[in-house]
Amino acid sequence: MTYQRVFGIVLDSVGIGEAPDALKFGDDGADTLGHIGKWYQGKLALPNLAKLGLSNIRPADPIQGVPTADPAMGCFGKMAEISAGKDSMDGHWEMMELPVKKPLSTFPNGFPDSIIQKLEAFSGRKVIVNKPYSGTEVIHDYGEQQMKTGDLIVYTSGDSVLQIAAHEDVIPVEELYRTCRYARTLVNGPEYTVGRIIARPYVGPDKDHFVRTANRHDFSLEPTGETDLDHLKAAGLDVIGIGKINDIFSGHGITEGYHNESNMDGMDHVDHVMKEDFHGFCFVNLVDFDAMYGHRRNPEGFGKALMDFDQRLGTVLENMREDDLLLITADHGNDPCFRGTDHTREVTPLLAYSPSMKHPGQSLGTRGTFADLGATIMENFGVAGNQVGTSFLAAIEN
Ligand SMILES: O=P(O)(O)O[C@H]1O[C@H](CO)[C@@H](O)[C@H]1O
Ligand SMILES: [Mn+2]
Ligand SMILES: [Mn+2]
Repeated sequence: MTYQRVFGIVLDSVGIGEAPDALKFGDDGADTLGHIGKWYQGKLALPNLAKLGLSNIRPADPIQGVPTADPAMGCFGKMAEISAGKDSMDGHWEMMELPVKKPLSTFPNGFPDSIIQKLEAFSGRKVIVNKPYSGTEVIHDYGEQQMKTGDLIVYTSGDSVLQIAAHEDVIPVEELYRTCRYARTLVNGPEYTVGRIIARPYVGPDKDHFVRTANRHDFSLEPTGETDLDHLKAAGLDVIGIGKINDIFSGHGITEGYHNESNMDGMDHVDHVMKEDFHGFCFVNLVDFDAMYGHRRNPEGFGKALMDFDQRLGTVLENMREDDLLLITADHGNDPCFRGTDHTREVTPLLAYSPSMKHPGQSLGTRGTFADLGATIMENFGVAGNQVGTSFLAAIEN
């Protein structure tokens, strides 16, 4: 038998230990879940993830506070990434069997004059900052200046991103989006290929009270080929995107999309979609872990967000139908106890559960690529995918 509905939930940036190639990224020793567990000193309560087998993924070094389950209710494993980068786009595209082989452009010294001059000419505004910065710090340090001058705050990170922060009262959101769409056209290759242009609107009276709004919008590079989502859609299946999935794939291969205001809003969408009689794949991204806690190096907030998710996971488990399959994973790490403010190259957790799974409690091992997730989904639906990954459907069959 096969599964009628597959739910894939990506806990954005929830890595589970350094990747085999972490050293190449300067990320050896990174361990998002492990370090949050340590920080909480046994008080990280994740009962639902625990019973699916979260700590069974690393029985010799379980996540503190998360007991190994005996037996686990789900199948469990971890996945290593083959893409050149460690950002959301690489991670999600690879899951859908389109790994990013060529590194995208990064700008540790800021964007070249040629790009900045065109942005200034198009927008009629001056560009300030133009270097790697934390997004919350950049509005703290330059937001008041922007309120006076109307300049564009352009910044980047270790990822292939061009981000533009703008106070909503000074530069209207629509104007910011227009400027971002123009910036997108400047970096689609071949000279510079940037993964994402990100609009970062914020509000507030002064630097101690600025907050970023849910009007964040990512303008991604169009997928450079077909992904498994395209194949599923072409085969007539439903492909539902929740959260920034739609942005990450520029809408390609998606039949129905929901924008999330927060993780909890995302889980509301999951609850809603679970009541629908669809046939296909529901792909969910929960970004708060990454944007609000990982990049902010806030282990307390990160742990709290994990516990909040775990509660909502309880409802999902209760509502699952016999022929539903749930897959939980992540797109990269973002260890809140690690140096810097960038993502960390980590292996990601892989949990699979269905009420009708024949042989729960098995290890799925360490998968050589995130693409094994897509390959499994494709085999389940009997649709030919990109054939980059190796399906583990046989191990989780119903
Ligand atoms: O510091 P903020 O603006 O949150 O940006 C972070 O978020 C970007 C996209 O996820 C990352 O590349 C990192 O720069
Ligand atoms: Mn991400
Ligand atoms: Mn991020």
